[in-house]
Amino acid sequence: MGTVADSANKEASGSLLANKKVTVVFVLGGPGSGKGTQCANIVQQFGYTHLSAGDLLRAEIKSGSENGTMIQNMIKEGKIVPSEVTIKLLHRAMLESGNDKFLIDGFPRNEENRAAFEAVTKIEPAFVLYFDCPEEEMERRLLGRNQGREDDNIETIRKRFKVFLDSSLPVIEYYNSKGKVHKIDAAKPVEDVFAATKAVFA
Ligand SMILES: Nc1ncnc2c1ncn2[C@@H]1O[C@H](COP(=O)(O)OP(=O)(O)O)[C@@H](O)[C@H]1O
Ligand SMILES: Nc1ccn([C@@H]2O[C@H](COP(=O)(O)OP(=O)(O)O)[C@@H](O)[C@H]2O)c(=O)n1
Ligand SMILES: [Mg+2]
Repeated sequence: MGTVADSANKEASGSLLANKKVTVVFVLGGPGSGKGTQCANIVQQFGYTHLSAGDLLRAEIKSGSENGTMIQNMIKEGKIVPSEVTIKLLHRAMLESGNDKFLIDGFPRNEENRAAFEAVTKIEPAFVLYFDCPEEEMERRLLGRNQGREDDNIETIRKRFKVFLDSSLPVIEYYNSKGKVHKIDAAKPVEDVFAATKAVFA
């Protein structure tokens, strides 16, 4: 880690993506707002590759990586894993996909995520989808999600809501100030949310 060769490799792979004219859409919204659900729908109709930062982090825990315990502890506490780790996973998944259109779900979740992704990949998102949903509805959905997730308990959910308000909303505001945010009412039924989402891509 940190050798000249490593940083040269990083540069090379970073420009590989940059040179490819990659399209990135960030899919943001609070925990339980329906990011994953809608991404699955978009992928089917618009040929994007869906990359969920949370799914990649959970896969990294399962793989027995040296960062696994740290990631697991942070997810349990609803905290945001250092960008270095998450960006490495995203970057690798982008290169491995062979695609040039990505829905990046649940990332960037804070200012550090945002700035580091831009610095490493040199990629600016084409636009940002923001699934806006009241907390009480998100809480209901998370408690009923039934995916066996260690962070879908009321104590961690409250922490995740606070992290969303304190750290993630400012990122959405940043992109909003650049005119890049499409805000979608995510409190409606899945089909209605998808109709509104589709309209953004069409
Ligand atoms: N529009 C919706 N109305 C009701 N339930 C929804 C809706 N969208 C998603 N869900 C459900 O809510 C839970 C959280 O959705 P998910 O897509 O995993 O959200 P996120 O990735 O934003 O946390 C899942 O159980 C999903 O089936
Ligand atoms: N960019 C990210 C995304 C997720 N995560 C971690 O992964 C957890 C679950 O993220 P997720 O996107 O799968 O959760 P949902 O919003 O889909 O419910 C977060 O609460 C963070 O602990 C992170 O650290 N950094
Ligand atoms: Mg999700």
